[in-house]
Amino acid sequence: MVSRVIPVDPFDLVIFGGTGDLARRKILPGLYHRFCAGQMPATARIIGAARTEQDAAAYRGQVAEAIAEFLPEGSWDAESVAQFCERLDYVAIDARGEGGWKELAGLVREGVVRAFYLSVAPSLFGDIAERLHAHGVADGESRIVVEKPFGRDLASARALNAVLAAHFDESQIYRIDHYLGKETVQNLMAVRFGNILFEPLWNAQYIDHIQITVSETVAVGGRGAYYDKSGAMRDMVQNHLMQLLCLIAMEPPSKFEPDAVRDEKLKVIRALEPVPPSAIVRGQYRGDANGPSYREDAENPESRTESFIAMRVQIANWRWSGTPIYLRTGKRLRARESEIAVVFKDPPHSIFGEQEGRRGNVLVIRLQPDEGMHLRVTIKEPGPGGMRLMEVPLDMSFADALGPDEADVPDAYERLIMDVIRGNQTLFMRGDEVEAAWAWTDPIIEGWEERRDVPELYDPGSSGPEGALALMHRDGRRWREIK
Ligand SMILES: NC(=O)C1=CN([C@@H]2O[C@H](COP(=O)(O)OP(=O)(O)OC[C@H]3O[C@@H](n4cnc5c(N)ncnc54)[C@H](OP(=O)(O)O)[C@@H]3O)[C@@H](O)[C@H]2O)C=CC1
Ligand SMILES: O=C1O[C@H](COP(=O)(O)O)[C@@H](O)[C@H](O)[C@H]1O
Repeated sequence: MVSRVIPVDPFDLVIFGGTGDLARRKILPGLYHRFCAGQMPATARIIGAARTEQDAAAYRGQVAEAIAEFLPEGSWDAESVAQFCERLDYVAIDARGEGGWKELAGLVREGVVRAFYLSVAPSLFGDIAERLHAHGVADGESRIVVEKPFGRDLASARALNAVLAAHFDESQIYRIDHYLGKETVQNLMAVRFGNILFEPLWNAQYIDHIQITVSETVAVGGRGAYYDKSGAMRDMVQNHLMQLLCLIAMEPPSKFEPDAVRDEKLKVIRALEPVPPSAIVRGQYRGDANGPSYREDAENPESRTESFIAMRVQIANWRWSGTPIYLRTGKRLRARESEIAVVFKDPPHSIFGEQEGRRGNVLVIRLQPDEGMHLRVTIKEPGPGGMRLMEVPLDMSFADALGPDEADVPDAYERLIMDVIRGNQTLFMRGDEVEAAWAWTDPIIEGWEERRDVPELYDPGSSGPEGALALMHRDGRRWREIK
């Protein structure tokens, strides 16, 4: 099967923070990938901007090095990297100063899509937004892309929204949540709303519960200073897991259009019930022979920040009343695995009696690794042994079903940047969505702070603290195994 690559319109993409970690690791290698795929028109240009004084040639050298460092060997070649780098320019700009803006204004062109990617600390958003307008670099058609974290609570998110809104219309603002760019996450919508099969069963009458797991093997080492002020709740749940929850639980939008989709997601967030402390388990990893403990990584011997969280969430609406959604995410766990498991109820009556081998239907949407879906169904065990039941998976791995080329899906960042150029905001968070997510998150975190809640320790390489298993056990359910 051959991928259809539709070139986007000519563009000038300015990356503020174009020398930083995110730009080097994700944004620029991703753009190179799109260039190789033929999606970038011949006249498209990328302009790096940061304080470091250097010329365009030095920047091109840096970007070529980043591509070689961060893309797997065999997925790039020197000739195409050199061709890609011809598209690059660089301007030295301090977001808080006045130098360099005139030069930037001279570089960006009329008549092409102008996009400004703010891959810098959020404290610089206001300075950059203001100067883009003051120096005539941006106009009413330009697009601005902002990164997470979008605030650390409702008040700071509101302040960031206000800073951006002072200079840009909401239709120009693209708030990135890279989970929305993952192929299987979008497939979730295709499966739910492109098939008649699942939607009639997609409610509390037929679904016992849903599990959303984002399990990581990495520690927080190297990012300890940031992470210790954030924790799993702010770093992962408020944004990525929340987005997954919205897509799995939302009502069918009337169209696959930005506001139609985002309106439905917003309704889910607003319907989330407050979560009592008894429905939350927080954990911190211990140290072992393979690495330091969380507190050592965070360089904070007294830290009460969670590197793991599990929680039971309820949505107060007709579709989901009585169906809990369990969220779980953490660092230094047994495996890197992200999946959504929709666990269906048993049939109302078993004509086979209580047979061994009969288990409920489960639809697993696997985000990473090995993107795909599988549905666990009950069948008759083959052979003459009478009517004995067994469980089998109906598997669809993208790699098997679509062939290796199709399964080599674009990285989330590549896809999202191309959507910015296309002017499609469907996979970006709207300001009110982000605020609603913080409004739900804030009281939970405030409760921990008031109670001086201390996370439970867990072994690295495990599936998290014992308390997380107990949370499920008390509800008569089990987590799916992290393998
Ligand atoms: N790294 C990652 O994986 C992720 C990062 N993010 C977010 O993306 C943003 C960037 O992160 P990251 O790349 O890791 O950060 P880095 O610290 O690696 O890079 C920061 C960049 O901003 C530039 N910069 C700093 N101050 C100024 C200034 N006053 N004016 C102009 N440019 C400036 C730096 O260059 P110079 O010093 O030359 O000015 C550098 O290019 C942050 O908000 C982060 O939270 C979000 C998700 C993942
Ligand atoms: O935003 C973040 O995401 C990563 C996990 O992303 P993935 O695409 O590798 O699943 C997480 O490690 C990081 O702490 C967080 O800031």
